[in-house]
Amino acid sequence: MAIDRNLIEEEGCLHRFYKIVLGWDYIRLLKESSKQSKNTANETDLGLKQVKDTYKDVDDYLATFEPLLFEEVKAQIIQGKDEDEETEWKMGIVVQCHETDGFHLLELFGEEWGSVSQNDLLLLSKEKFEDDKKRPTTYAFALVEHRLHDKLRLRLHLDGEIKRVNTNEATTSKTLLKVRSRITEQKISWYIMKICSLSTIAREYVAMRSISFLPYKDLILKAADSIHNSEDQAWKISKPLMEYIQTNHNPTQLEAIRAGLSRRKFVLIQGPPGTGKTQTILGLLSAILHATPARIHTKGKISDIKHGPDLDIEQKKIQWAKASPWLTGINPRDAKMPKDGDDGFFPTTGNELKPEVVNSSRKYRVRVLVCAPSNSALDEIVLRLLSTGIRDENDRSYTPKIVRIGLKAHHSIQAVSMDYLVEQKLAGMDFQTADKQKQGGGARDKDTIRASIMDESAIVFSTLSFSGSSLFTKLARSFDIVVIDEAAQAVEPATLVPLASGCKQVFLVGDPVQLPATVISPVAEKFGYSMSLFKRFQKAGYPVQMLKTQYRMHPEIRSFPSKEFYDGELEDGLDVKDRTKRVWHKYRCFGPFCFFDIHEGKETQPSGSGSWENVDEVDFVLLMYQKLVSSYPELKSSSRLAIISPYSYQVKLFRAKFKENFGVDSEKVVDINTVDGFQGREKDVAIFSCVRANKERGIGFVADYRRMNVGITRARASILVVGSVDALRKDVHWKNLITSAEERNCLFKVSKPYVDFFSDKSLASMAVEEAAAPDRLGPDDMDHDALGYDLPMEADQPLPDDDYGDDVGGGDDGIMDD
Ligand SMILES: Nc1ncnc2c1ncn2[C@@H]1O[C@H](COP(=O)(O)OP(=O)(O)OP(=O)(O)O)[C@@H](O)[C@H]1O
Repeated sequence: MAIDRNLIEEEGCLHRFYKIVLGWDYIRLLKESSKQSKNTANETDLGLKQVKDTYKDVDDYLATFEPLLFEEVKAQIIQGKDEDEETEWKMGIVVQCHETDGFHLLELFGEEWGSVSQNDLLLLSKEKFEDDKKRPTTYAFALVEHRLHDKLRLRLHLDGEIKRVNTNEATTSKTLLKVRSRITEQKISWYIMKICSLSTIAREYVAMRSISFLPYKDLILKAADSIHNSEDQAWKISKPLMEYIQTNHNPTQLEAIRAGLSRRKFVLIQGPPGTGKTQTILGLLSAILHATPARIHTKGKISDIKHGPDLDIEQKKIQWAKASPWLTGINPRDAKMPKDGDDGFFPTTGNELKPEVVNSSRKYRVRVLVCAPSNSALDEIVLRLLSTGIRDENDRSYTPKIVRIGLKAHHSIQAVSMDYLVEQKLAGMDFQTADKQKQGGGARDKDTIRASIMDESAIVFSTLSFSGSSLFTKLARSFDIVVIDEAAQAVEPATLVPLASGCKQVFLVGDPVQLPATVISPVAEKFGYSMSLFKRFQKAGYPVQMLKTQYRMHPEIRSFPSKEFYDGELEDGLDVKDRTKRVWHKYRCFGPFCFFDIHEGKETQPSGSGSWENVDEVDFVLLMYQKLVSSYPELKSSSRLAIISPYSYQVKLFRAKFKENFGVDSEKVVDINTVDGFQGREKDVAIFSCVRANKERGIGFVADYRRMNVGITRARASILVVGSVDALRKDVHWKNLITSAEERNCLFKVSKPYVDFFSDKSLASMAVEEAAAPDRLGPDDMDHDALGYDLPMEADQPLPDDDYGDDVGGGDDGIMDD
């Protein structure tokens, strides 16, 4: 049952959100954040509670999540200040102000607003905040409700400050009172400064508050499903489709798809690295889009479904034309329309797949929303769907009608992005406009067009955050099924955003043993706010379908993470070992799995940063890189070789030293990035620099086993870990990794000068007796004199797995370390 989304209620909870945030004192927040690490008494004051596995009722749930979410808002405000090194003040003049529902609504006139946009949080002040001047006294937060060329509509809350959200007590604030006394005066000028955007977190707040209206509220609170579906509620798929799914999915993938067809309300699928999560999602989409109830109930009896007659192609065309009149005549893709009709949006180039041919018996067509926490994760699935398609009930491959909503769509999937489709529809309309004008019809606005594109799409793709935008709330009918990829990388309120409009079934796909969502507030983090809904359910004992066959890593790479993190349950796909065997494996020091103990290495912390560097590791790694690429030039490619480190400062140092040593930018020839920026990606060879090297202090967030898991599972053929045994073995997981390397004779203690380690003599001593079958170079083909680097060489083309700008969740900077 789709719930009736109560807009008034939504507005009501947004008002509460803004009353709290807009009443805060900016200077107080800054002061508190600087002493927060010592101030545990404050945490009790704020009524913060640890995130639990299950909740007694909605009040219990909200009392836990609401204060933590507000802590995260505070952290975003503080971070906004840190990021904006050059604070840009703009000036505006009040042209109108009135009070309603406890808010002041203000219209500010100005010449230029810079990057200010809707839902931004601004600081409005009588004086500019300047370090050397005396402390400002008349300022308040303001929310941008609307931005026009020369005007801003702002919302302020000047009634008092709610410091403790669990008590709702507002205290009088002199600063707010001062603003209040001046704000209604017209023609008075104010300074404004952008702090941060509140779009995403406000949507998460609304979603969190909406839990009491969700049909599966109890399931979410208790992390348990009290209703067990019977056979009669299960859905079935046609024989040809079932045969396709059975032959193209391994047993654990198949089990996950079957769990989906059982109509269990929440289905959790855990996908360890390289186990075919995306493939399973596509299999699931084929199944759920073409499933029908195994039985239907009529007047108390259960009977089989009756199918209508199949339509011939002409009748189908008539139906398509009725459903999508804009597709006729003027659509540029018409020239490409296959003979048997076009039922969907599909890329105009590079797509040999046919669109869907809808069978008249398909009465149970469901609408699916697929979400991911970041644009890049979302585009991965869209791209896969566009390139491989899904299957219909007759096992025909086709591209369903889809739309990708939101910002920053990767260029390769532009053809299904909302903006492009709107343009297409508008172009189509121009042709019909004359007709319409004659009949007195007017042009439809873009929102209506967007809504109709969404209504017509079988699958809508959106980031979690965007699924809370007004585009979704205006939809005529909600989605039947919501699939969330990378669900373990989202905080719980973010996961609730696409569920807030109600749906019948939810799939959470992810891996809680890989990195979680980035939570900025150290306090919220401490209280467990980064725990995903997926992880909470798993901890509470909710059934999880785990994919167990991996197709990425050489078995020597797979063995340790499998034992350490997945109870030894990971298996290798049929030919993985052969596919990941490489010619450089003939030297023990080039993999598949190695640990290099840089025992003389020193860690340093650049002043003013929370990040760490280790120049000795950089020197060793660059020598190793040089040896590898001069011997195996095919590795001189950012698509094949990666240098990974947990610390952003180490990443910067690698890039700088690379340029210094080789005279070229690293970008095109090697992918250097943080572990966090690498989640979900893979390379032939990954060199992992751990950085920490001390006997006394800890190893900071290198000790996070999820970061370790991601770091050591990015490579297909060789993972070369570089670190300090003495420092790392204080942590139990690292100790186990070092022991595992020792037992497998692939732990190397490396002393200075590092160049000796790669001398001919030394390499010869590391030659493996039974060499891997060379696929390119013979045993003596290695260019022993080629240590001189011969860049620049042909730069590789940008690759599909290049980072393309969406940094959500990626890129740790080590600031929260320790
Ligand atoms: N059942 C299968 N049989 C053979 N190959 C498979 C199967 N399932 C997945 N693969 C292959 O395994 C590789 C990884 O699959 P996919 O990209 O779907 O995994 P993923 O889990 O999404 O990856 P990641 O860990 O990067 O998120 C792909 O090359 C895919 O073709």
